[in-house]
Amino acid sequence: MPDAFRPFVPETLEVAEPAPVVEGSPDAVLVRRTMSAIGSVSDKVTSYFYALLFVRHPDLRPLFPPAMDAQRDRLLKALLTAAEHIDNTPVLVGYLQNLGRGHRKYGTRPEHYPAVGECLIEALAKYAASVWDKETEAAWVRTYTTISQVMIDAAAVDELRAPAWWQAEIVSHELRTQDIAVLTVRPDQPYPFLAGQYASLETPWWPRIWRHYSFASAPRSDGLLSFHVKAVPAGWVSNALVHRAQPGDVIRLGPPAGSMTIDHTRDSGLLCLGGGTGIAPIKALVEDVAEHGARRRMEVFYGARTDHDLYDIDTMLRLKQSHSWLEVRPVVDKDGLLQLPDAIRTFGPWTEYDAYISGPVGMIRSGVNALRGAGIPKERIRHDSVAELVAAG
Ligand SMILES: NC(=O)C1=CN([C@@H]2O[C@H](COP(=O)(O)OP(=O)(O)OC[C@H]3O[C@@H](n4cnc5c(N)ncnc54)[C@H](O)[C@@H]3O)[C@@H](O)[C@H]2O)C=CC1
Repeated sequence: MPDAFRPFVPETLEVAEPAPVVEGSPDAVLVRRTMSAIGSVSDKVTSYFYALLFVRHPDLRPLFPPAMDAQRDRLLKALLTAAEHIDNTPVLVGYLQNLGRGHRKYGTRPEHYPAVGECLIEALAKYAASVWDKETEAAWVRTYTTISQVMIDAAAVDELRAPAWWQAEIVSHELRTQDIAVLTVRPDQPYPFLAGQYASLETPWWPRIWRHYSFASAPRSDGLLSFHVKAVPAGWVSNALVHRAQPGDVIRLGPPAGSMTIDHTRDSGLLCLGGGTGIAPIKALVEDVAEHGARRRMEVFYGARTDHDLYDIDTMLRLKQSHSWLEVRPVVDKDGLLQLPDAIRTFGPWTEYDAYISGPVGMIRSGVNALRGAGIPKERIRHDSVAELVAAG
């Protein structure tokens, strides 16, 4: 469909904005009633679920990180979010297929799913006792069976065409500021992806802890991949990548994911907002447009707290010099009075543009508001899932 933006299927369902479904199938109603009942004790459900799982199935313990506190409830949260959206089939199927493919890198096998389902349902029965009955249990069994089957099938299809993970050797490590590094890695086998996507990444120093990083370049003929990493407080993986990693170290990569990609069948202008290291996928998108040879108007707003934090401005200005269709506007915060999304209001009109936003979660949220205020409809604004970014810390 050349003239329409392909429907945006988020990689992760937005927990903050559940589908506005009040009614639904009988199973969905029972599932949602359970979810409301556990609302205030969800931490207890999580602890009990993992305790059951690891006591009954100790062989599953090595699939999870040694320290479970940081992301212990990611699996459970994903399952519960999926269950809550069980009636929203098109979005749910895309989400679950991605989840199933993404779980291959943890070593998840089809036979693990019943074990997880049994502990999930037992934990729910305990903490939603006030609303739990035979029908509710049957609804959860059906819902979980549907969810797990989509994940298992997607993993099986993926197994035929791609490895569960890739090893990648760091070939260059460049410290751009005290806490931002640009890393280039060489995967051990071809790594197909699209500009604007991201990968999950595991370092040798924090086994089984995976974090998402956007590719900072479009696919290259030499097969190398690059990432921009900022060391954030208490960020184990990011600190290791910035302050410890060196050329020669080997990391692991999960499969590419994300739908912040360009539809090259369209010819509308592209408005891009990149905040901090969020400029990385925007740079990849610029390279992607350059390679496709189409002279689409592209306007990049690159935001940072200070001049010094515009760590990739030289690259962006070089790209601007080489491409007449590209405009790059650095936006430095003015004592908190002007932030990146505000800057687009001075320019425009933007109604005919497709928009891309990448950066801190607060910036994505206010960026979406600013873009919608500038007349760009929601379905033409792309960004990675806020829920996923929050989970990634
Ligand atoms: N695909 C994506 O969406 C990507 C997201 N990121 C995320 O981007 C973030 C980058 O962090 P830093 O470099 O420390 O960014 P930062 O905190 O230095 O902020 C960068 C820019 O965003 C603006 N900003 C920050 N919070 C805002 C808010 N609440 N409302 C409006 N504008 C706001 C700032 O004014 C600044 O211009 C990380 O959290 C990283 O996870 C990084 C790469 C890709």
